[in-house]
Amino acid sequence: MASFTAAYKLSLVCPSLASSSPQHFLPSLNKSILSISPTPSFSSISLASIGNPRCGSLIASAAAGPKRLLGSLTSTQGLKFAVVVARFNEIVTSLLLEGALETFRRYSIKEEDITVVSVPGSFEIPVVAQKLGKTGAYDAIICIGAVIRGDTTHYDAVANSAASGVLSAGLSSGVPCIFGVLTCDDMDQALNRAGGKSGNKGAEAAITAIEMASLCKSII
Ligand SMILES: Nc1c(NC[C@H](O)[C@H](O)[C@H](O)CO)[nH]c(=O)[nH]c1=O
Ligand SMILES: CC(=O)[C@@H](O)COP(=O)(O)O
Repeated sequence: MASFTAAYKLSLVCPSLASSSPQHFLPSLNKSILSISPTPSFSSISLASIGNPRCGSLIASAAAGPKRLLGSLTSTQGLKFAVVVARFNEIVTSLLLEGALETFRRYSIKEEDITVVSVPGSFEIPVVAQKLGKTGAYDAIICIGAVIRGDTTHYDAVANSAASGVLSAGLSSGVPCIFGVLTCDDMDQALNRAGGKSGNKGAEAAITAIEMASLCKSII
């Protein structure tokens, strides 16, 4: 309800902004976004609108409480992304990659602003993600892999290393590194999450990457 009220106020004062960013200003009304990505529960004026001279007065009147920051999913122009994708279990990771690229297309990210880097397995993702992050050329990096349990404890080593490594790549580079590595008990679970009945985690990772890229670009 709070989000609806704020969105309504925004639509009154700055209709163009309200209608151009429905997933931010009317989050509870946009089922497609809600279904694939956790949407922040607070209603907020996005960073894009804070920087928008057309809506300067609105910010003062609509933002009664603390200033809230939220990355934009619509002001994507100029954002640059890298995708590091593991070839191990490629039947799965290629579907995750396709989900991510398709999502970038839907959110108007240009092909020339996307770099895809292939690595042997999920264990190799973090070092490459960190290197890419440190170049300063990317606003976010998506890490895609599929770790599927075998007979030994190898699974735990690879899965845990990938998770902590991706986290550490983001922290050390200062560039959001998004964890799009599946950790599954079997191939069925993995395929269900790579475009099957549980969605496509690559697509979700792309949406997270866009939001984080937008948010972090604006925090200086
Ligand atoms: N078993 C899986 C691996 N294993 C390979 C490692 O990631 C790594 O390439 C190797 O240990 C050499 O350093 N990788 C996955 O992505 N998924 C697996 O299920
Ligand atoms: C998750 C893995 O690395 C997997 O391929 C290893 O299988 P296993 O534990 O049977 O050697």
